Amino acid sequence: MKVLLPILKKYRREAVLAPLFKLVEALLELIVPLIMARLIDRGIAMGDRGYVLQQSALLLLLGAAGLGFSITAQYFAAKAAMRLGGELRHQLFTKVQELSFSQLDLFGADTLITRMTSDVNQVQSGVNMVLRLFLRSPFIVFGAMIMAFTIDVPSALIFAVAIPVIGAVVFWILLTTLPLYKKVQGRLDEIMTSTRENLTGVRVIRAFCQEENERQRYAERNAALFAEQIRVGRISGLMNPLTYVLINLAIVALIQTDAVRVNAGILATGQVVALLNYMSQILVELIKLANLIIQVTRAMACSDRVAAVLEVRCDMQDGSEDTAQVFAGEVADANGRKKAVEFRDVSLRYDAESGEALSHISFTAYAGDTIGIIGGTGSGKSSLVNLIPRFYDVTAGEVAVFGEDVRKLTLESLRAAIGIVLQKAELFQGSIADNLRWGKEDADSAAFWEALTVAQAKEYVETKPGTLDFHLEQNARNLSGGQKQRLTIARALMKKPEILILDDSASALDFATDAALRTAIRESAKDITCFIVSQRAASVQYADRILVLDNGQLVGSGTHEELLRDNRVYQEIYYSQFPKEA
Ligand SMILES: Nc1ncnc2c1ncn2[C@@H]1O[C@H](COP(=O)(O)OP(=O)(O)OP(=O)(O)O)[C@@H](O)[C@H]1O
Repeated sequence: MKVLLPILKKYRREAVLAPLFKLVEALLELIVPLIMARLIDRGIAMGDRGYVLQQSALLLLLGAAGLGFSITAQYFAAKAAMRLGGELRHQLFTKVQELSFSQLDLFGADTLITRMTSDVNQVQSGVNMVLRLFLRSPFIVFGAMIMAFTIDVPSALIFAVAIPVIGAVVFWILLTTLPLYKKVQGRLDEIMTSTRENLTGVRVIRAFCQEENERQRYAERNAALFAEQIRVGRISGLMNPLTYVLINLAIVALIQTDAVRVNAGILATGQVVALLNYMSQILVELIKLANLIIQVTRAMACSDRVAAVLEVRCDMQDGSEDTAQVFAGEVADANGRKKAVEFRDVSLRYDAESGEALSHISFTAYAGDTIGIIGGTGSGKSSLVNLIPRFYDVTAGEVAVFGEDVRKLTLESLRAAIGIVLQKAELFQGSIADNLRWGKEDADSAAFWEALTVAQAKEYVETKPGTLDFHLEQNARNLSGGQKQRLTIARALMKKPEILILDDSASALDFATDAALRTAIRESAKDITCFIVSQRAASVQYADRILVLDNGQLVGSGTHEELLRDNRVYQEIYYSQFPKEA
C-alpha cells in the first residue's frame, strides 16, 4: 500500500469517482426490491393496472440509470488502475537502472521481469476491482440488511446471523491463501528463469542433445507451480460453494419464518419477495466481495514484491567530484607521468558467504600505459577491471582514478571517462549508427567511420546493406561473434575515453585482427590508458605491464620478458599456448 497510495493520489479524481458512481448504482439497486414489493402488494394484489405499469416503468428507469452509473464507474476505475500500472512499471524500470550491480545480482533478472510484468498486472487488476467494489459490496450487504429490518425485524435477524458467519468463512480463506499466493509467484519466477535460460541457450542445448533433460527439468518446475496453484486453488475454490451453502441455508430459514408470518397476516407476499430479493443481493455481493478479497490478496502479495524492489536504497552512494576536473588538476610525478588508475591494497568479496574474488591487489597504471591482465578462468580478471568504472565497490582498500578514490567521483563523469567492452558483446535492436551513438549522441558519420576503422570493423560494415544504417536484430543475431565484438569496441571508442578496458573482448577475433586492433588503438590515441584482459598470452605480451592473476591474488607484475623469466604462473600460461619447441 505504501507504494500504491502516493500513485493513486495523483489520480484521485478517478479513484474517488469510480467508487462514488458504484455507490449510486448500489443505492438504486437497494430501492428495486421495495418497488417490487409495492408492485405486488398494491398493484397486482389489488388489480391496479395503472399502478403496475407506473412501477414497472420506474423499475426500467432505475435499471437504465444503474447501467449508466456502472459503466461510468468502470471507466474511471479502469483509467486509474491502468495509470497506476503504467507508473509502477516506470518506477520499477527507473529503480532497476539505479541499483548497483551487487543488488541486481541479488534479485536476479528473472524475478525483476516477473515483478515488472505479471506482478504489476495483478496489482493493476486488483486496484481496478477494489475501486469498483470496495464501497459497493459492503454497502449493498449492510444496506440490504437494514432494508430487511425496515420490512420485518424477525426476518432481518436471520440476515444478522448469516452475514457474520459468512464473513468469518471469507476471512479464514483470506488468511490461509495470502502466503500461498506469494509462493505461487515465487514458482512463476523459477519458470521464468528456466524459460529464459532455454530460449537464450537453445543452440547449446541442441548441440549437447540436452533437449530431453531440459524438457524434464521444465516439466518438474511446471509441476511445482501447478501443485502450488492447485493448493491455493483448493482453498480459494471453497469460497463460492461455502458462501452459497450458507446463504441458501439462510434463505431456507427465511422462507420457513416468513411463510408462517404471511399466514398469520403479519407480512404481505410482496414484502417476502423483497426480503428474498435482499437475501439474493447479499449472496451476489458476498460472492463478489469474496472474489474481491481473493484478487486483493493476490494483488497485495504482488504489490509486496514490487515494493520490495522499490524500497531498496541503492547501496552505492554517488560521489560529488567531476572526473574531468580531477584529471585536469592532477600533477605529474618527477618522470612527467600522471597516474591513471591505482589499486591500493584492494580486496573484493561479492557476498558474505563467498570467498574473496580479489585479495590485497596493489598496482599503478600511468596515463598512456597498456596494461595486460592474464590469468586462468575465475582468477579475478573481470572482477578487477569492473572495479575501475565502479560496477562494484571494493570490500577493502581503494581504487583511485586520476589519483582520486572512485567513490568520491560522480558515477556519470567516471563512466564517461571510461570505455569498457565487456566479455559478452551486448548490442541493441536498431541500426549500427544507433548503437554507436551510445558512445556519443551527437556524433557524425566521420566519427563513426573513424571508430569503426580503429576497431577493425570498417571493412565488414561497408559490405552490409545500408552500411551504417544496417539494422541489427535482437541481440545482433544477424552479426557473427567477431563482428559483434568489433562493433562493441567501436562503440566504446566513440566516447574517446581516457581509459579503455577490453575485457576478453577480442576472444572471437583471429590473431592478425587482434594484433591490428591493438596497434590501431595505440596509434589513434597515444594517451589512452588501456586495460586488455585476456587468456591469450599473444594479446597481452606487448603490453607495457602485465598483471598475472591467480585465484584472486596478484602473483606477478612486469613486462612479458620479465614474467617469462621469473613468473611460474605466466610461464605456464605462455608455454601452454606457445610450446617451447615451437
Ligand atoms: N557477480 C558475481 N557474483 C558472485 N560471484 C562472482 C560474480 N562475478 C564473479 N564472481 C566470482 O568471482 C571469481 C572471479 O570471477 P571473474 O569473473 O572475475 O574471473 P575471470 O578471471 O574474469 O574469469 P574468466 O576468464 O572465466 O572470465 C569467480 O570465483 C566467480 O565465481
